[in-house]
Amino acid sequence: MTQQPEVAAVLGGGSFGTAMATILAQNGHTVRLWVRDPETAAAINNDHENPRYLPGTELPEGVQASEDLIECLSGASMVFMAVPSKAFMEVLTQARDHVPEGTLVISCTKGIYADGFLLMSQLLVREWPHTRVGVLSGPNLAREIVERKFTGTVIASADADLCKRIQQALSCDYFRVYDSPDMFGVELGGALKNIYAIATGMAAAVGVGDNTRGLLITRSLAEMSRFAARMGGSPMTFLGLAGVGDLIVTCSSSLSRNYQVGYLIGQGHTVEQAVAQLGQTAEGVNTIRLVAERAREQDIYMPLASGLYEILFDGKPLPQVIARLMQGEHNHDVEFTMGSA
Ligand SMILES: NC(=O)C1=CN([C@@H]2O[C@H](COP(=O)(O)OP(=O)(O)OC[C@H]3O[C@@H](n4cnc5c(N)ncnc54)[C@H](O)[C@@H]3O)[C@@H](O)[C@H]2O)C=CC1
Ligand SMILES: O=C(CO)COP(=O)(O)O
Repeated sequence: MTQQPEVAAVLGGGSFGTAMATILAQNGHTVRLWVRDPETAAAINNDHENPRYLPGTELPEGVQASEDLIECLSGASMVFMAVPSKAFMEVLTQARDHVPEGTLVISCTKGIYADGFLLMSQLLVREWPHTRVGVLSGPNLAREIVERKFTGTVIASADADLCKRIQQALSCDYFRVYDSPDMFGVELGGALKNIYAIATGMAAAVGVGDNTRGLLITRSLAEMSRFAARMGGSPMTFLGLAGVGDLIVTCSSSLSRNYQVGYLIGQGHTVEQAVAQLGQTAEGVNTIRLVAERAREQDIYMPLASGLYEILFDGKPLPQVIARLMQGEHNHDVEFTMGSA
């Protein structure tokens, strides 16, 4: 797609921020990638590599990195937020005075902010009400994007012009961008699927069969949809790329960091050991805690999230939780067709 070149700031020089910066630069836009340390900035600018997060991948020369947040934001018409959810609020506070009115701000972060149980777009709307907010989510493993594997994503916002500009800015021969007006549903799907990627990683580590994987992924979708409906969202959005699409890829790929954390826990590591060994972001650990607590408070039936909470945070043995899940009360397959949701 051709269009006017944009000036884009990408905040967060981990794997996903680097992948977004790569597409934007390849598409001819001016890109400034904000990283935290000068060594990473130098490696990206001089060696065209992000050695910690995407080693071995050559980045386009157009990806210019800096540890200076204000310099990165200067003149930017669009800002992509790609820091982990635990850092999101801090970065919003740091950057607040340097993002002019009307800037497009797109959250790529798939997590939940604990204080108030807010999605990142809800934080953005609250903290930066002068900006135009959207969410990018879908089955988007960063490593595969930089390897130019065919990928689809969703830009979600009620602001149709924003969606169009982001489609134009990011689309290319290997990256296809669909739009959705349901920002809440798209973002919730991206956050929730991380829970179930931990579950399937764990299941893989203990050697379950393919039938079991099919069971687990499908019941994960049922549980996510039930939660979304109770949060006031539309479970229909979960039929799209940011729901089923991302659930399938994250629950089946050993490239997923959430899957990897689950795998390590399934092998007998504690959650702390698994996170330390990973050394990258696995949002699902925190999301399990927040979602299981919310489900308990609001009496939402979420046996998988609750079982994971017990394994990760209460030290319950995995076989005990699996046995309870298999012996639970008999239930409907697709509950939305039963009028019970
Ligand atoms: N990696 C992937 O394939 C995808 C990741 N995402 C989402 O993108 C978000 C970021 O994930 P990744 O890039 O994968 O993480 P990562 O672990 O690869 O990198 C995290 C980056 O954030 C930076 N960071 C951490 N704390 C910070 C702070 N307080 N201030 C400034 N920068 C800080 C780190 O220095 C690092 O550059 C997550 O919410 C993740 O769910 C979304 C789609 C795909
Ligand atoms: O969100 C992702 C793919 O769409 C990346 O998943 P992980 O954070 O588990 O690596």
